[in-house]
Amino acid sequence: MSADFTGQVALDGPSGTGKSSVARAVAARLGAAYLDTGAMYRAATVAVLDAGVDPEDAEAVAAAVAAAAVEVGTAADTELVQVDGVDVAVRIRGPEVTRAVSAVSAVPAVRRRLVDQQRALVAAADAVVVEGRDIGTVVLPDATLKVYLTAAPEARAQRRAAQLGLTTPDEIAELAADLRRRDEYDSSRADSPLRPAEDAVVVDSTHLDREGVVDRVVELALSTVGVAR
Ligand SMILES: Nc1ncnc2c1ncn2[C@@H]1O[C@H](COP(=O)(O)OP(=O)(O)O)[C@@H](O)[C@H]1O
Ligand SMILES: Nc1ccn([C@H]2C[C@H](O)[C@@H](COP(=O)(O)OP(=O)(O)O)O2)c(=O)n1
Repeated sequence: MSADFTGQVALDGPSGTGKSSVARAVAARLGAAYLDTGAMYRAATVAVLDAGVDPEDAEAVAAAVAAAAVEVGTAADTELVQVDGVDVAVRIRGPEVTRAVSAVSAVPAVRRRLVDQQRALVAAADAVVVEGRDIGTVVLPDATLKVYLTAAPEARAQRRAAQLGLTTPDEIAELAADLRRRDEYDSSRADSPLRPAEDAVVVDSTHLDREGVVDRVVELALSTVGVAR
């Protein structure tokens, strides 16, 4: 049975490749915990915006995040995201947070704080699926399985547009431009840039449906059962 998996699945990749939906479903299939590290950077961004701080002012950003309690849940079937005890699960997906999150997540002090928290949450679970940008490269370099999810930029923009209910060509073009801007920002930052770990399995989801990707990652995870690392 799939509940035999123990260890960590690191799932990284750019926006709109299907990380969140795939990671949640894989965690459910494996009976594992689930950690959305992007939700933590988004919650930290809420703290920055609420403190009235410019997201490009690294020092002020670090201070605002240090002063806030960011909390996320690790259950695959519920979403708990709080800042100072307030539920921000809906707000973190809004455009204001999406615009500012790359700048906030580029600040090294913010990353150190959240990475410490991520490692503590992972250590508390026998089996866990963790999704983000630097899980295989920085957060969990010894993860049991590392998967790097990719997809063609057009497919990613279409998926995100459908998810947000955007339909006009202008809206879709704006969204595609935002994805490109965030890819560029996340891949070129000095601290923990987005890139595949050397030992990651690259899965291209352009021509796979969500279930196809989930099947592939579950199969890879189960192939590690009983294999010493
Ligand atoms: N393989 C796939 N094919 C088509 N749509 C997908 C696929 N994987 C995920 N999606 C859909 O694309 C959207 C973005 O997926 P999401 O998991 O939020 O991506 P990410 O976390 O990488 O940004 C969601 O609406 C999701 O249901
Ligand atoms: N481990 C991580 C996870 C996310 N980030 C940053 C980079 C991303 O632009 C933002 C938001 O991540 P999130 O996974 O929520 O973004 P998408 O849902 O893919 O659009 O956070 C990061 O720097 N490191």
